[in-house]
Amino acid sequence: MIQFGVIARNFSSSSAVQSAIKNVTVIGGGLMGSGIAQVSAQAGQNVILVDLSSDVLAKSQKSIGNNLGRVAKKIYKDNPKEGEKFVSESMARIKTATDPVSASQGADLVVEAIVENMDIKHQLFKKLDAAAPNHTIFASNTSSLSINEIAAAVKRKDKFGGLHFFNPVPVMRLLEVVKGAETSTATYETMMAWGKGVGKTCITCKDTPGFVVNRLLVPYIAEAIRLFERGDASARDIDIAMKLGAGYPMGPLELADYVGLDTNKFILDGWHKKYPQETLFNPIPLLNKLVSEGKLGVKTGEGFYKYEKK
Ligand SMILES: CC(=O)CC(=O)SCCNC(=O)CCNC(=O)[C@H](O)C(C)(C)COP(=O)(O)OP(=O)(O)OC[C@H]1O[C@@H](n2cnc3c(N)ncnc32)[C@H](O)[C@@H]1OP(=O)(O)O
Ligand SMILES: NC(=O)C1=CN([C@@H]2O[C@H](COP(=O)(O)OP(=O)(O)OC[C@H]3O[C@@H](n4cnc5c(N)ncnc54)[C@H](O)[C@@H]3O)[C@@H](O)[C@H]2O)C=CC1
Repeated sequence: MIQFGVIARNFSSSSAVQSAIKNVTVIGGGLMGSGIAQVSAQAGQNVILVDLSSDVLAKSQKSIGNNLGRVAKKIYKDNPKEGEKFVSESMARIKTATDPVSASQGADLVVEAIVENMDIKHQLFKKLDAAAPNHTIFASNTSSLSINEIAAAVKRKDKFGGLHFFNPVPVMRLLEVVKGAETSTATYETMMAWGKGVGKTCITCKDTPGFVVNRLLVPYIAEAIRLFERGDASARDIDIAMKLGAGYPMGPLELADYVGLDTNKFILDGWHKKYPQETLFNPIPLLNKLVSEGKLGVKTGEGFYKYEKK
């Protein structure tokens, strides 16, 4: 059962550390960035959502509005007027922008959720480091890259850490707070308090590949793809098995399609390059074939399964 009580309780939360962050800039308005902007605004934060593309921003605003509506239906089910107010007030807290630098000038916290590419993340953080106020904390939502390596682009290494959310952000209750080698205790504590303030249960992890969840989930998905590739069971049966036999909400192949097969491939390839001795990270011919055919899962209408195009 999905729990929205945490969100509701946190509207009134205002610990001393929580109040250190009022203005959040979220960079990347895709799947994850729009969810991060939503949960921040729901919790009363002023948000600027940034993307290079204004089309993406328009799409994000639309999906945030819809998803806020789903949340409102639950927490204000007996009071639709309050629900409407909640949606419109949360939406009003989200501004959009296409220039990350100017959008970060008033930020207490910047959460980066752009493409999973080290060079592009470095270019972004270098620019932000020069422009953002000294007190601004930087965080990356990376799925698989090293927080220490991303932080190499900035001078404020003590104010840099990982805030790893899960898809779909408004629903998944976990936030992994990653302490890099040079993340200060004050930054770490502020990130933990902020995560709690936006309704998440926070766990702490060192800067290791995939942190906790992806280090376990990505090899599990990879093994499921290999099982299917060998013809040991059908996709449907593998998914039914893990849902009914292990109690997972989605089977591994459904989940691979949901996360995106390109993202799964990108993570495996990056880790394989870095840790060639770890056979769990070996490339998977079937995954590579589907990605090369543009079958990336839900977002393109086909992966292991076919979907209605959005
Ligand atoms: C790659 C990485 O770095 C890390 C990752 O993110 S790994 C991926 C992690 N995510 C997962 O493992 C997801 C596993 N799947 C699930 O938990 C569930 O299948 C799911 C929550 C995605 C969907 O649940 P479902 O029961 O199949 O579908 P659905 O009925 O549409 O949604 C369940 C509830 O969530 C709500 N919901 C779904 N998506 C939502 C969204 N984006 N915003 C707000 N509410 C949403 C729905 O309104 C629904 O509420 P009710 O139960 O009250 O009706
Ligand atoms: N997809 C998933 O399930 C999860 C992804 N992540 C991580 O979150 C990050 C984002 O992933 P998604 O939201 O899935 O990607 P996405 O492709 O949906 O969104 C990324 C957005 O960033 C924008 N962008 C690219 N470069 C930019 C720049 N320099 N400045 C501003 N915007 C820029 C793109 O236009 C795009 O809209 C990645 O690091 C990914 O590894 C983390 C958890 C789960």
